[in-house]
Amino acid sequence: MLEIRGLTVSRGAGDILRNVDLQAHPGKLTVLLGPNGAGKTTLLDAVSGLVRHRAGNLLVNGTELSRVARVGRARMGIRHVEQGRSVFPELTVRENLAVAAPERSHRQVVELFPELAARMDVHAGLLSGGEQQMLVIARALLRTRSGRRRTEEPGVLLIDEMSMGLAPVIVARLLRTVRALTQLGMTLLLVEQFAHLVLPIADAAYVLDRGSVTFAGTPGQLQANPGLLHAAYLGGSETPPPATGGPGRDAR
Ligand SMILES: Nc1ncnc2c1ncn2[C@@H]1O[C@H](COP(=O)(O)OP(=O)(O)OP(=O)(O)O)[C@@H](O)[C@H]1O
Repeated sequence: MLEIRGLTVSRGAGDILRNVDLQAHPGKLTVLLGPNGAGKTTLLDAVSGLVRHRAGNLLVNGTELSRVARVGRARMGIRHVEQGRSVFPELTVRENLAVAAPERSHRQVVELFPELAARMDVHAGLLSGGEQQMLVIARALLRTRSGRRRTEEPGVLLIDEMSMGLAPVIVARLLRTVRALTQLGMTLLLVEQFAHLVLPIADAAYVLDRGSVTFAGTPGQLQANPGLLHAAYLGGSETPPPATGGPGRDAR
């Protein structure tokens, strides 16, 4: 379980996150929504150790992370799919997976993304955007299950805007696998702008606005409240969110 208590992160002059509380449970999909600049990426970065927090507690299965360096957090099973799809374009899919985990079989992740099975010897740079995102998630999963981990628990997977630049139909495909990962007992914390696709399959939802949590509850509660849902996209005004598609995404 991931537990965040009173998290405050400062960068430059001001607080990017202020007194944020959030819980993400094993076997559950927790979604974090919020307008641009709300601090969603910063929150994931704080959990994986990319940025330091100024105050508050970050706990995974009761272990305080403050004194654990990034590599130690990864060994505890905390994996972070960062924004933007970074694959090695000149390497094949197989080689990209091998770089992530040379000693491990790729069978399990390829079962999760059968599309990759037929593309194992294709250069990653030639994959579609959706396939590249599958590869990025697959690599993170391989590392999550690394034999060098300190525990055998399924781990925490943080995914930041995996839908960036993808068509809704591809996002829905990726979300099916993300949902399936909860059945393996993983703790999933997902930053996502396609609220209409992710809320129906999520177990818990948070909205972050200007560094503070403005909603914590069930996806149903959020969906039933157009004002709150709108704030999850734009932060504060009265126009409803788009009924279909994400905000300003290009299909690919
Ligand atoms: N390295 C940095 N130094 C100073 N300020 C930063 C830094 N990185 C991000 N910020 C600021 O922190 C705030 C939160 O940024 P963050 O990327 O966490 O938001 P976000 O909710 O993920 O937004 P987006 O949806 O646009 O990715 C923004 O105002 C951003 O300008």
